[in-house]
Amino acid sequence: MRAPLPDDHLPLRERLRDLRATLALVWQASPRHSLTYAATSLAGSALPAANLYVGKLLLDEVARAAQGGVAYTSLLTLLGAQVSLVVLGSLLSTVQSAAQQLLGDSLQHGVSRRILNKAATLSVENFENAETYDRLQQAYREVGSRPLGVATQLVSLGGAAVTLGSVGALMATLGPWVLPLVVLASVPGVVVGNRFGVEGYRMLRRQTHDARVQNYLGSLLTSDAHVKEVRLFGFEGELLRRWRDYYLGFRQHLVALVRRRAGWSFGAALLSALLIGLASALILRRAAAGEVSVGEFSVFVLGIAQVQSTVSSLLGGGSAVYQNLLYMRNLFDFLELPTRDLDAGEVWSGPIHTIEFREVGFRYPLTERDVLRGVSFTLRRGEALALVGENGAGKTTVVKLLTLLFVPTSGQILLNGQDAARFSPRSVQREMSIIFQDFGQYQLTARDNVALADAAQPEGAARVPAALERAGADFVAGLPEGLDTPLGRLFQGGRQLSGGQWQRLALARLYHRDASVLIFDEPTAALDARAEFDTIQALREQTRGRLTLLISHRFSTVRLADTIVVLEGGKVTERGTHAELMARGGHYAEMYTLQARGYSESVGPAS
Ligand SMILES: Nc1ncnc2c1ncn2[C@@H]1O[C@H](COP(=O)(O)OP(=O)(O)OP(=O)(O)O)[C@@H](O)[C@H]1O
Repeated sequence: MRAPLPDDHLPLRERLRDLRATLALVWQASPRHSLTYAATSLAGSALPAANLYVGKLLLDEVARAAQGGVAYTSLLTLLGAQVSLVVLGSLLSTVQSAAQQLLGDSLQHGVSRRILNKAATLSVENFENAETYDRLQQAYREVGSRPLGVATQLVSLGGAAVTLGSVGALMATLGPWVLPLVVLASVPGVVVGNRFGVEGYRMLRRQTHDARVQNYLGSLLTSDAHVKEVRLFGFEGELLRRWRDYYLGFRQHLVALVRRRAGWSFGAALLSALLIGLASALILRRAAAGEVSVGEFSVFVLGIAQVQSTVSSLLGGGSAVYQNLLYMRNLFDFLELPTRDLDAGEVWSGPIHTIEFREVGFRYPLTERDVLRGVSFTLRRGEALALVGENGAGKTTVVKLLTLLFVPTSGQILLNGQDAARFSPRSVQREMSIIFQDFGQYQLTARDNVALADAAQPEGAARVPAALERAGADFVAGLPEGLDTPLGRLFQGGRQLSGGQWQRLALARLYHRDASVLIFDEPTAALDARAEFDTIQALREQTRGRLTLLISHRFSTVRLADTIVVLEGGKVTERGTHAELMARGGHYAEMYTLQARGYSESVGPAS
């Protein structure tokens, strides 16, 4: 998807700070290549003036030779100087482009590593925030070009200043008005170019939102995830129509912009031609008076193109640095995001025997509503506690808090009677294993999909078959390369699994970690009846000596729990065993009866 463009209204001081930070990034990526690149670029920038000067000397000597009295060797010496300059130019540009390539590579690696390091330390909360997520995506996408762009354009600016200074000094010898006129002639084109560059950029900015919607519509037509529904409901035409409507809107703006730019560019070219014409007329008048040599005239003619391109890169380079800095701000915004140190706090060691939620409340960042209020319950070793409630009641949020991925907004979570906030989340999480509702389908081998749960102990990979057996994932043995079969469609040779098979692998991942707390968030959602039965049996086995939290919409699973806690609108409304809750005749009993009726009633086909 096309990324949102950055805001272009930041104070100059902050831009300069970003510029320093960008150059620091470039320098740290490779001091040697940064230096080589800058030195060869600057040295190369003095060559045009040197070329012009030697060319002028050569032409003047040839003109004098026409009148006799000039030795051939003196012409050859000048030719030698000119050839040497050409060779030096090629050498400098070869070294420069090699240094740029290697610097770009080191920079891309260095910045990508920073981004990934940062992403690895961001809390889950950050990923649930669309703005942070956008920033991460954009920072990662722009990493290859922007920092190097700033550095190379800055060096080019220095180089352009050197070229303009040296070529200008040569042209100044032709008269005081020549250089100002030629410089002035370069300005209109560059000003018009820049103005429309900025307008084009603003136009893209205004269209960002619509362009993302358009891309999204396109992705619905091209992604494998949606093709089945799109074909069945047959809404390809509608999607295409909406996609094209966005295009036509963009096109209208583009046409208006291109027309205006064409008009202004032509005007600028006309003005520039007039000014050059004036400078030429003035110099020709001196030539007519015999005051200008052939060599000097060549400096004027060749110098015009040189000065024009240099002025244009000076002015254009400045705005390119500026624009790249706008993108760099996105990267810095991302790198400056506050992180939660998962290792901060006392290290938890040993098994967890009890987890107590005491009056826990929670509100998602940047939202206005508490999704949990005064939630209290206790989970004990050897016990399975089931959380039930309708969609959006807050069950998954309880899991995020219990696993210390999020911090409660109010209340306390106690582990073995001690405040969980004292302990480093990572050390506590080592005692927990989980299958999430939206569990990962890792496009790696079957073995990796399970062993990742205990990646800190590579020798533990030998336990993978046992975990697979416990999860009933015997289909793995039938895969072409068994445990080493790559899974998923993303890479060549990958085997795609069914939803239920992926879920069994996720269950195996849960079993693979030797944890004292097991959390099952909808563990049977994608499983067939047989698999669900096996899983519930295994779950009962597993829960012995452990703490088990179970979330499920299937009451056949829920009823097996020792305690059932009913959540409604973020509050606990009922708790007890299945029998107690049924006897109470409250919300649980109502939900249970509703589901049981669905199974027992014989509902015949509609006639
Ligand atoms: N990242 C988030 N930012 C803001 N609100 C959120 C976020 N995630 C969930 N919510 C809101 O919090 C409430 C509880 O969501 P939660 O996912 O905990 O419900 P749930 O009981 O697990 O639902 P389900 O049965 O559908 O999985 C919902 O109203 C949801 O809209």
